Amino acid sequence: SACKLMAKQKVALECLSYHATASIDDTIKLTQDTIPSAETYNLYSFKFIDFDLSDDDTCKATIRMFLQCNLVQQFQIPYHVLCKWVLSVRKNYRPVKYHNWRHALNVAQTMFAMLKTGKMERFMSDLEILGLLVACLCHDLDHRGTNNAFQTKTESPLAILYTTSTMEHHHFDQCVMILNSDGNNIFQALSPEDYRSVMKLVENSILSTDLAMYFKKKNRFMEVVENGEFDWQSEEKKALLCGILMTACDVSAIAKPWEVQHKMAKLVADEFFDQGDLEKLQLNQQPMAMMDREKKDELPQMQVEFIDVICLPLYKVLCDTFPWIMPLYEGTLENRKHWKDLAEKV
Ligand SMILES: CCCOc1ccc(S(=O)(=O)N2CCN(C)CC2)cc1-c1nc(CC)cc(=O)[nH]1
Ligand SMILES: [Zn+2]
Repeated sequence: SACKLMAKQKVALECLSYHATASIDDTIKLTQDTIPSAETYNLYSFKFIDFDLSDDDTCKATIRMFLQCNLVQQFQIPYHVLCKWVLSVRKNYRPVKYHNWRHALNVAQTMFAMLKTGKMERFMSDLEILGLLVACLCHDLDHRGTNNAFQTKTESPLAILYTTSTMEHHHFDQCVMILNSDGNNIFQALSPEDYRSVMKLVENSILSTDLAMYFKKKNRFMEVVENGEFDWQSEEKKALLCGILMTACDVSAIAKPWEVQHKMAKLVADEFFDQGDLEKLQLNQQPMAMMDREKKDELPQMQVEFIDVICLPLYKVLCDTFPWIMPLYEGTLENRKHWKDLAEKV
């Protein structure tokens, strides 16, 4: 019967999420580990680098960010639940070249630095800070190294489920699946009202990392700034600000010290080229230039365009209102020079 089928599906889903979440052993180990200071991990800096962190360190750095924001105390998050949740989030990132767990950590650390060093926390409630860190850590969950267009072209199950912002809807789905898995609900002590509003903020923030939505959001943000409507506390404006901050963090590799940006851009390119190979082999289609490894010489010029079209306007409009995040604008400008030099050399 239908309800028997539903029950079977529910059991299957629970079994799946059991395997998808962290093991008891890993959780116990992390719960017993000492968590180094924020300074040890350089978490307050816009020049944070994850390369020399072990996988264990990446989890401890994440926990340190929650502790520094006093979120464990404020929202009565049982410590072992936080540990299990962090491990489950890490477990649900695939080992793709760029959109992996370390990208999520870097995005969350930039958000942490923007809130603390960038003084953005003064515009945010504690619940919004919790939601933003969770959204950053979960924003690319289960990424397959291919973009929305590829899901549509290959008629992947995800594209059938979601026709717009396909991957972003899936990332949010994965975030909810982890929270609903046994022992992973870091929001368990929240009031129903707080739970509803933090989940709404996490959903809006994850969905706003779809770069296709970026231009609309940026223009609306500029309008708000130009009209001097600075009451960032209204629901619509707060969602707009969080969305802009998410994109600013998502592309923040562009502002890192040159050696770091150059190495991360290579990871982005390698992931794009892998998709280009799939499009040639699986779809017998000519990929777009940025995904065609035959056109890798055009990469520096593409980075200059990425900086001019997306990154600089975004950081400029943010710095005009929030001057303390100027390091992101300056870092991007510095890297533009390096990419321009490489583009002229070819
Ligand atoms: C490094 C390999 C080339 O990388 C790029 C090439 C072109 C453009 S683009 O702005 O022209 N544009 C973006 C919107 N697409 C729909 C059309 C193409 C962006 C990047 C890029 N993206 C990211 C974000 C994942 C990080 C990064 O470092 N570089
Ligand atoms: Zn991302």
